[in-house]
Amino acid sequence: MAPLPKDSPPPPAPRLPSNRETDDEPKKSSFPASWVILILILTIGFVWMWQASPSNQGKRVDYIFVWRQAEEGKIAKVTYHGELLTGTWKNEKGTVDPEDPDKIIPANFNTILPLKQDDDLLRLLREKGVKISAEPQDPGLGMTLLLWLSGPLLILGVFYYMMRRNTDAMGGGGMMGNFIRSPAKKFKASEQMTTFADVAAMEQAKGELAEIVEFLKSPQKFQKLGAQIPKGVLLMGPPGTGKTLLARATAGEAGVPFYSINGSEFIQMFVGVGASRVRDLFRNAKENSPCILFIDEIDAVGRVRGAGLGGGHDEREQTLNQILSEMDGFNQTEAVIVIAATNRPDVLDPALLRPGRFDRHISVDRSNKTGREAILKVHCRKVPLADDVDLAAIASSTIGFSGAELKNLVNEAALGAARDGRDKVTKGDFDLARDRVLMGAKREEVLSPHEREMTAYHEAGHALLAWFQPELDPVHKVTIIPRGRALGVTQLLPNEERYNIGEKRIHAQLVFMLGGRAAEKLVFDEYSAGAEDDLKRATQLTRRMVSHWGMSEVIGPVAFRSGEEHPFLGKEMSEPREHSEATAHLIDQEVQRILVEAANKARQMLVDHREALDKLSMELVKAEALDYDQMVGIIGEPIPRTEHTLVSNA
Ligand SMILES: Nc1ncnc2c1ncn2[C@@H]1O[C@H](COP(=O)(O)OP(=O)(O)OP(=O)(O)O)[C@@H](O)[C@H]1O
Ligand SMILES: [Zn+2]
Repeated sequence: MAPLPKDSPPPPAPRLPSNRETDDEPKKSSFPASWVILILILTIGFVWMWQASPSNQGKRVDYIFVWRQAEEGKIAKVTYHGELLTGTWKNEKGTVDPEDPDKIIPANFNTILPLKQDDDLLRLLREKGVKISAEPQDPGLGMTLLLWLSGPLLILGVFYYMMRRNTDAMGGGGMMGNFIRSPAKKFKASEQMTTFADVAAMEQAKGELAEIVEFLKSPQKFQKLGAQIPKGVLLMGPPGTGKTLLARATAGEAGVPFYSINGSEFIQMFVGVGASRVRDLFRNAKENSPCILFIDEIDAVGRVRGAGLGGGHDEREQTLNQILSEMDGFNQTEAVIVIAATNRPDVLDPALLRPGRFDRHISVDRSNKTGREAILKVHCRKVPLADDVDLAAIASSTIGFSGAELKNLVNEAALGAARDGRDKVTKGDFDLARDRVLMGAKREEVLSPHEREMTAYHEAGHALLAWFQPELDPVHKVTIIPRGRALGVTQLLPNEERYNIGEKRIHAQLVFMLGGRAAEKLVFDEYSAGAEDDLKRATQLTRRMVSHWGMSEVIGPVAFRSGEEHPFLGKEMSEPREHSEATAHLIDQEVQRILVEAANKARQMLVDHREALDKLSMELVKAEALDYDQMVGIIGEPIPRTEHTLVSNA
């Protein structure tokens, strides 16, 4: 077992066992002197404010009475405060109350103005030569209170912050218990509907989790034999591949509660809250064992400690240390399995992956064709499909789609059918949905004729360079209908799964990517800003060729670490570059050289096929979208493909 990290906080002190997610019984708390002072300040402030308020100046009298007194010339001066009027009688001793002649209304009065007669009264007062002034409206009770509260609340906030700094190690709690209580959402076993049947494909992952299901079903059986059951399981894989689903299904299969929290929820405004949330979360889980505790996006807290940036990360590290020590602290009787998910296993602190922590690793990847078909089937269970829908064919045309994207596809298709008022989802719905998922929603935008032509040439440039480079996948569709962020899209159709990319194909890919702007320059003698995305992606690809894949003779077979975006601080690099300035310069030069070469080749190929380019662009302006067959009709058969590779749109 790994030693405790040296700066991990002391173990939590025993606390009242009331901190459950389900029964929120109020906690006992001492009433510190600071609270008394605070309440005192508030009360005094409020009373003062209340007295200072214009509605408390003088006696409240009837509006009609004020009117009559004005007519009789008994008013000395008035002040308007919005709908409230305050004033003084001429007679300093006050004026006689008409309803009760024995009473005197003292010198100051106030009244509420009925909106309509307001102007009449003003005129009357002017006629009688009453001194009139106006003051800002009485902010009203609510506003007054708020103003008054904001100051003390601020003080309280600072106060609390400092308090947390000092007392965190003692277990937090107190009046602020709710605040630091972990926000883990609990799903009770009975409400738990997800099971492995809801998880399509991923047989291997399910198999590995089956053991955990067995353990959670009857922990005693395993504990009796002293068998080592993993405490932590790490699910690794790209977004949307069903990690959360899998974790939830594991709980469902075992029939145990499922607690889930997102790693980023640990990182809070206040110092120490993260660590104390972790404590709460684990205690809660232990009290309800057997159960599953799921931490999504654990990389938010679980990054390598001390990675760059110096001091600012104490909070995150403290949280991480707390997770580590909690996991070490499980004892034999506590059947809590912690499942964590990440799509960046490479950045995790090695301490998390040590034996006794997240030592079981399950990788969850995008599915192959069979898997995608199975996922589609799961999501089509409740969707009425027309006879022409062939899920196997849809699966073949959705290479690289994650489970979440497939779910989205089915949903978009169903929405499409519903919009048209049909009661069955057709193949056409799926085709449209696929375009939508791949290329974004159509935008209702009107391009000027020139913009249309330029976009058409841009896309035709892309399409032709795919057409005439056999290394690339066949063209599926080219459109100049604005979608998502793009004005047009050229979509290639990979018809074979890809696991690796060869160098030649990448060069062809670069030529294809740069084809759009090459066509613009060739035809209009200028570049448009629409090629930004193409350039960005081409540059990224080239940079990886040079600095990660060893595809540059000049740089040689070296993979460099090249800093990456920091999840919290945006653009800042979390890891320093590993190579010298000179090497960086060399890499830049190589990237540039490769891109320039690709751009030149793109231009040359378009010059060679200028006739086809013009034809295709003209047709595209007319039709807005062309598919493979239509393109064959316009420019003839493409060069036969060699091997098929990249999934790409440009
Ligand atoms: N294998 C699958 N079978 C059925 N549905 C799936 C599968 N994979 C993903 N899905 C669907 O995709 C949705 C999103 O998946 P989930 O949230 O589990 O992904 P994730 O890997 O946790 O993503 P993230 O990394 O973004 O949190 C799920 O609600 C589920 O409906
Ligand atoms: Zn482009």
